[in-house]
This record gives sequence, C-alpha cells and structure tokens, in this order.
Amino acid sequence: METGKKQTLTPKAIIHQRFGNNALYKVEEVQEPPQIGCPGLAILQKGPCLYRCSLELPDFSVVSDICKKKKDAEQSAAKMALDKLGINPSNDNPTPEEAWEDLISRIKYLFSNEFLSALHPLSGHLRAALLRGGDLHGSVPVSVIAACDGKLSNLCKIINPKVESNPGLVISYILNAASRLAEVFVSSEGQLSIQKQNPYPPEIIESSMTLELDAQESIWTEAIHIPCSLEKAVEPVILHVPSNGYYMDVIAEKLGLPDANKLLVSRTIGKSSSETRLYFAVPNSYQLDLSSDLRNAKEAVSFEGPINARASYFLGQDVCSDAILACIGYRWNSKELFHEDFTLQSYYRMLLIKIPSGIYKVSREAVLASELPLAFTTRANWRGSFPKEILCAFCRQHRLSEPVFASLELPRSNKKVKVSESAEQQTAYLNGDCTVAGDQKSVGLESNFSCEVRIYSKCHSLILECSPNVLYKKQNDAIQNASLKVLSWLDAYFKDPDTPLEKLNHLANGLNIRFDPQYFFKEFVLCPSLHKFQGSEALGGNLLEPNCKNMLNGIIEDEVSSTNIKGPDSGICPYNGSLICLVYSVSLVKKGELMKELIESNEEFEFEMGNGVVIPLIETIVTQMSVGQSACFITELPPQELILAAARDSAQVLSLLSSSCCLEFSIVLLRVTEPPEDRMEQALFSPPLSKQRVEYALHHIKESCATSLVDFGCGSGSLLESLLDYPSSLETIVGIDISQKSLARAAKVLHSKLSMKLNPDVSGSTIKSAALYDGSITVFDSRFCGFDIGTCLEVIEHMEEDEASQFGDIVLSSFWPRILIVSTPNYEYNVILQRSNLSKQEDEPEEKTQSQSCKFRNLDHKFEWTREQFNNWASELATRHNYSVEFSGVGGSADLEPGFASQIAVFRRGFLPEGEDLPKNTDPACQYKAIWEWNRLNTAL
Ligand SMILES: C[S@@+](CC[C@H](N)C(=O)[O-])C[C@H]1O[C@@H](n2cnc3c(N)ncnc32)[C@H](O)[C@@H]1O
Ligand SMILES: [Mg+2]
Repeated sequence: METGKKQTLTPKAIIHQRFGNNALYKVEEVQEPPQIGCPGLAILQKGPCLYRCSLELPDFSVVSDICKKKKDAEQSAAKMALDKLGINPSNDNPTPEEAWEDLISRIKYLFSNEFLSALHPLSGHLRAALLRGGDLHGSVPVSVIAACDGKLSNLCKIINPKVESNPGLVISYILNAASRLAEVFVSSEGQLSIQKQNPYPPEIIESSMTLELDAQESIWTEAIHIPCSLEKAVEPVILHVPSNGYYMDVIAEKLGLPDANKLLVSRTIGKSSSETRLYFAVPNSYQLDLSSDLRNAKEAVSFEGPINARASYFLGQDVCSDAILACIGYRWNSKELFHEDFTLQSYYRMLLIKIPSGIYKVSREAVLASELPLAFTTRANWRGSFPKEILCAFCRQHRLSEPVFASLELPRSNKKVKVSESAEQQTAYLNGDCTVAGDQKSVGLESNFSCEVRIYSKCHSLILECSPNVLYKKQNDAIQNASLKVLSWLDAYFKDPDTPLEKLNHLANGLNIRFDPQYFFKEFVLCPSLHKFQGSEALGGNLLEPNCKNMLNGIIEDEVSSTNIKGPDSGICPYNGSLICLVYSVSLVKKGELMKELIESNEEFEFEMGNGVVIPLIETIVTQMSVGQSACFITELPPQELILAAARDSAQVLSLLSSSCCLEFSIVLLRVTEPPEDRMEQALFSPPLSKQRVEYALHHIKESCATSLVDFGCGSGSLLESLLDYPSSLETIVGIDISQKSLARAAKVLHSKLSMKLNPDVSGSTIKSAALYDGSITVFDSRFCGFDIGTCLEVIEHMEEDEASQFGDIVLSSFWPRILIVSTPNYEYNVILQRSNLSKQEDEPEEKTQSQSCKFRNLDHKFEWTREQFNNWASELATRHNYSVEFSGVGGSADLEPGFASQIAVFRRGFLPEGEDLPKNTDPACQYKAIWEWNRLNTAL
C-alpha cells in the first residue's frame, strides 16, 4: 500500500510548521581552544570556529550541541525541541492518526497571524479574502486551501490513500479538521469556506497588505468557458478582476454563482509550472461528513446530475457544472496575482495533447503537417519528442501510472536467427505497421535487448501490455520501438474511438499488444464524445471532390501532381531514408474569395522521408520535387479541432470556418540530406566508397578485357557514368532498374556525357552503345544474356532476402555473365560507422558508451548481412550454377575486424563441359522496357 510521498521535512521545518515565527533561533560562535598540532610552532593557531544555537519556543527553550556549521546547530536545536515535544522527525511513515494531528496543526498554522505575510500561494488568497466585503470578509474557499497547500494533500493521502483517486475527500478532511479548531470558523451550509475566528491584528494586516493595496492593478485576462452541455460551444471569456477584488469571486460570477465559496478549484492542469486550473460549482448534493471515522469518510463532494464531459475529461474526475479554464493564481515567488491569457488555441492544444499523435504534433510545432512516425528511426533522424517521452506524457495526461518499461537483456548467441516472415510482413514491419507474432525476428546480427511496456491505471490495474518479439542491440532502441508500438495502437483508438473491439484486437495482435478491454474502456470512457479527430484522414490523401474544386475556381490548382510544382529541376531529389528540409505554410482559403488566413508555418521543417512523419499528401508531392522547387496544393478541411489547435487567431478562423473553405499548403523544398549510408560513404572513406566500388569494377573490366557490361539495379547511373570517365575496353553498357525516376536521371546524365564524349578530341571512350531499361532484375530478359560483366552494386539489400536469392539464381543460370560482381553492406561494419556518426551528434553521453545500435544503414534496406551470411549465400549460389566465387570488398580491410565496409563477391563462370554452349535463348523474352538508348553510329556530331 502506498502511503503517499515520503516526508522529508527537517526538524526545523517541522518546528516552523507548528510554531511559525514563535520559534526564535539564536546562534552564537563558540571559540574552541587552539589545537596543538605542531609543538614548538611560534605562530598562534586559531581554533576552528564552531556554533551553538538556542531555540526559544513559547513554552520552553533548548540549547543545541556545538556544531561546525550554523545551520547544523539550528537543526540540532530543533531536533532537541522535537524530542521534548515527543515528535519523531525521522518518522517517514506517520500513522494516519499522526497525519490527522498534523493536518489539524497545519490548518491552525495556515490561519495564524504570521502566515498572512508568508510568501505562499495560499497566503495570497488569505489576503485577498480580507478585501471581500460583508459576510464574506476574510472567508477563504476551502477548495483553494486544498489546491494551494501541497502539505495538506500529502497528509490527507496518509490518512486515506483513496484521496488519490477521489480528490473530493481532501475537502472533506480539511473541513473536518478545521471544525475541531477553536481558531477558525467553518462554513459548510451550501458553501465551503474557512474563516479566522478572531480578526487579524491591525498591524499584521497593515504590514502584509501594503503590497496588495499599492501594487495591484485591475486585471483583464482571457479564459475559457466550457459549458456542461455538449451542444454549446466552448468559448473564450474575459475575466476582469478589479484592483480590490478577489479573482475567485469574478470566476464564480462568470459561472452564475453568488461567490467563490460555491466554487471548486482543481489542481493545476497541463504543465505543473502553469497556474492553469479548472473552476466549477460545488454540487448541490454536497454533504459534510464530520464523522471521526477517517478511513471510511464518505466522499463529501459527491457528484450527481449531468456530467460536464469536456471538463471531466481534462481533469480526470467528475465535473457536474459549467466550468472555467483559466491561468490565474498566486505563486510561490511573488505576492502579486499571476495571470496569463488562456486562449481557445490553448484549449484545443490541450485537447490535442491527450492523443499520442497530438503530443508529437505539438512537440514539433507542426499540428497540420506532421504525423506520428510509423517507425523509430535513428536518434539522429528523429525529430520531436521521443516515443518513450510521448508515452509517459500520455499516461500523465490521462492520470495513469507512469508506464513500466521492462527491458530484457538476452544472452548473445552465435546461432543464426531465422527470419521467417513473408515479404509483405517484413515490409509491413519496416513500415512500422506491425511485427509478426511467431518466430523471433533477427535485426541483422544477433541482438540482445527487447523491451516490454506495461500501462497501469492509477489503482495499478494492468490496462495494456506490449511484448514485441524483436531484439535490438541497444536498450534504448528496444524501449523506443516498443513505446512507439503502444503509441501507434493508442493513436488508432483515439483517432476513431468508435473502432469496433474486434478491429482493436486485430490491430493489437499485429503490434504484440494485449489489452484489458474492461479497464481500458473504463479509463477512456469519455473519449468517444470528445475526440472527433476521425476525419483527419481528410489530410491523409483525399483530394477535393471535383464539384468542390469547381466551387473554389480560381484558387485551386490541379490535384497533387507534378503540375503543381514550380521552378527548375535541380536534380537533387528526395528518396526514402533521406532527410528532407521544407519551408511550408498552411492557410485557410475561402470559397470564391482571394482571402487567406495563415494557420501554420514552419521555416525549417525537417523529416525523414518514407517514415510517415508528414501527412501523406505532403510526402506524395515532395517525392516529385527537387531541391529549390516549390509546390502548392489544396485539401479538404481536417477536423475543426485540429485547425483551432494550430491557429492563433481563433476568432478570425471561427468566422472563416462557418463558410465553406479549404486548406492551402505551400511548400518549398530547401534541402535533401542523404541518408547516413551515403553520407558516411562520402565522409568516412577516401576516395568515397562509391568511387572505390567503381574502381573495383574497372579493375575487373580491364583485367578481363570486357566489352559488354550490364549494371543490375543501376539506380541513377552512378557506375555507368563513372565508367565513361576512364578509358576501357567496354563497347556496350546497359543499366536496368525498377525506379523510373532514377532511370530518368541516369538517362539525362549519360546522354549529356556521351554527347560530349563524341568529340574525339576529348574522348578516350570506346563506348558504341548505351541503354537503360525499366524492369525487375528478378525477371529474365534474354537480350542481356551472356554479357562479359554483370554488376550489381548495393542492390540486393534493397530486396527481400528471397528475392535476392531469386536474382542470384536467375542471373547465374540465365543471364550467365562471364563475371558477376555483387556488393552489399557488411553488417558487422555498422558498429564503426554508427560510432563515428554518433560522435558528431549532440547525443546523450551515456548513450555513446553503450554498445551501438545495429540498425541498418539505410531505411530502405530489407536486410544487411554479416560476412558469414554473405559468404554462405554466394558460395551456395556459385556451387549451384557452376561458378567460382571470390570474396573481397572496399573500405576497411579483409584482415582487420570487422572486415570491409562493402563486401563484394566476384563470380566467374566455370568452363563449359566440352561440346556445351551458352544456354540457348529459346524464349526471346523481352521483359524490360527500353527507357533510353544511345548509339554512336546514330548520333552524328
Ligand atoms: C542503392 S541503389 C544502388 C544504385 C547503384 N547500383 C549504385 O551503386 O549507385 C539500389 C537500386 O536498386 C534498385 N532495385 C531494387 N530492387 C530492384 C529490382 N528488383 N530490380 C531492379 N532494380 C531494383 C533500386 O531502384 C535502386 O535504384
Ligand atoms: Mg543500399
């Protein structure tokens, strides 16, 4: 059983609590005789300076031991006094009875003369209460006493731990305790207040009130009115607190209540440093229970009647009247009343940060553009709050216990862990959609951390548990990935709280989540009526209906397509895994008018491509852009709540929203940063790794006097282009790829280079023909059979493993190149790459010392092999098809652990048995589509 927070009060603090300024400390110096440390030394040595303290209390006084420090002497005296009083300060777990006694003396102290001038949030209320007129003069609403004095609520928790889930009980205990004091007067008939029995002496009032009278000016501040009825809109209200007024009375009046004694005030909502609280009426059904049965005290503030769902949802406890949400109150550091406008935007943001993707959106300051990412990428590329942080914030928002992360460290084994997932499942996993229950999945090398996440209610009922069967090299990755799974599932629920249980279960299974529907729905009972974010797919891909487009004639550009893109093509294009930097703005545009209201903008918005970090429409258009280009497109409106959470001027936006309008996005692509793989290939190797691969291929071309080369998975043609820079025996070069975009880029570059090379003065090139084809290299096309050299550089890891095997079989059995060069990353080298990558980042220091995360080098990689895995694959393949194979690589060295950065296998066709020939192309399959062809003979200068 929890007994509340540990009490860490010092003896002096306890004395202060009991006696306030009636405890007088006097510290005196005590001169010790000099120590004779060095006999015969002529210089007089001064002894150390020591202190003794006397403490005078109204009824007795004590004198402390001699101490080296002044403050120790004071504590010693206080400790002696406590001993005399029979109070044990080291009692960390006072009994409920002791806590009850402390509660009574605490209230007595709060209404003592000296507390009036203390710097304490509650003393502000006490002073303000003295400005109230008539019967209310000096009367303090009991709910502010509960809300402003943490010590009281801690004591109440000790008296009865149920207080935690039932804050109304605190009020009951305070009133009950106060009713036992002769010094105060408790009013509980329809109003809940405490008043000092005897007035404060005039000199006390004078000295403590000067500030109020001199400095306080009248205050105007914005707050939010939340009507009980869901039919009525949440609206801003202005609170005007006159210089001689009590702000609580002003709020009560706004709620139609006679005065603040009918008002309840919540704990702070949102950031604990803020003064944002919810104010609402004391229910009519209130009954004070003055029974002495402390543990079984009835909840004094029992709520009946219609629930204010919106207010209750914010507070996590029942509110049964209209409510006001305001940021106003007294603080520890000043006697002045603190206040800050609480706008409609703040309200909608608060609503938004109740949902996981909302917390992420707000942390990125990109409410309309960003989405909760599908997968946790490297720390370096992740922007915004981390999944674990978001999950903790979510639990706090919903008054759940802090999530429990159970990280399991599994012993490393050298046994290969079989990946037994289908291609779709793997893709789904990499997209972050789900992992597959069943076999253990290996992330490259044997990894050794997994993490389970559990979410409990405040009363410690297990609501949800996520146990992913994925292993990670780094503990943090395991925690972040498991957290993100939980967040993805919760987000799906919050975006559509009406999701049928069956579907929720299905989603949960895919994410290795188990949840208890009974507890889950109990905790989130109010969500369905409040979160109407379901429509947010409006931003997810639906373009405007054609008729809507017509209505908006003149403003709307075409649907999201390249026609929306303006500016010259720089050729620097985003691709999966690259970091994109955009400047964007989103405006509300009104039908038929050229009127725009800017809702959200970002000067430097960075995200990792292909990870669902932005709404799909942005990603769709960005894939078609190159750096420097701009684009503009229009979408349907997302749910109103989302717009209001983003917009600053809610009044203006609300007026626009009442007419038919839509959202206009403007984007400029500022930068594309290569994914870590390419970045490190250039930065860490000299010459860059890609160049080393080209040189490696060139060496084999020369050595074998090859005249024909086919580059399988040529991408943007980097190898083919480089080959043109070196004299070689090559006459025919062909590139094959499935990416039309890459092929188009390759064609542009090759064409211009070959045209230049045509000039015999600058050309050493022997190339007679070049061509590019669109097709998958797992499919055979007889036109490329029997080439001298086939290259397949850094391609296979972009396919599923079974496809890579399929390619291996087809290329060696059907394409039959004399030599085939295949390169792929060496997974074991990643540790080195990531270490050098990390050292450039502002990472948390302890992370650096941990074993590095062995993530893949590029988000698009479906696998990365160790040397052993690659050797097995290549050797078996070679044996099957009568090829020999040699292993080599570039970057690093074969003899130094962990080998080459890029591992390479060179396959050589075996000699044909006597009388056999190359396989006959009986089926002249032309599977690939020619994209570009160049022929020296046809191209005159
Ligand atoms: C990292 S790039 C390597 C490009 C080039 N080989 C180089 O070294 O610069 C991988 C390329 O493989 C291509 N690719 C992936 N699967 C393919 C397939 N089944 N058939 C053809 N190309 C494929 C991708 O489109 C991409 O262009
Ligand atoms: Mg690659």
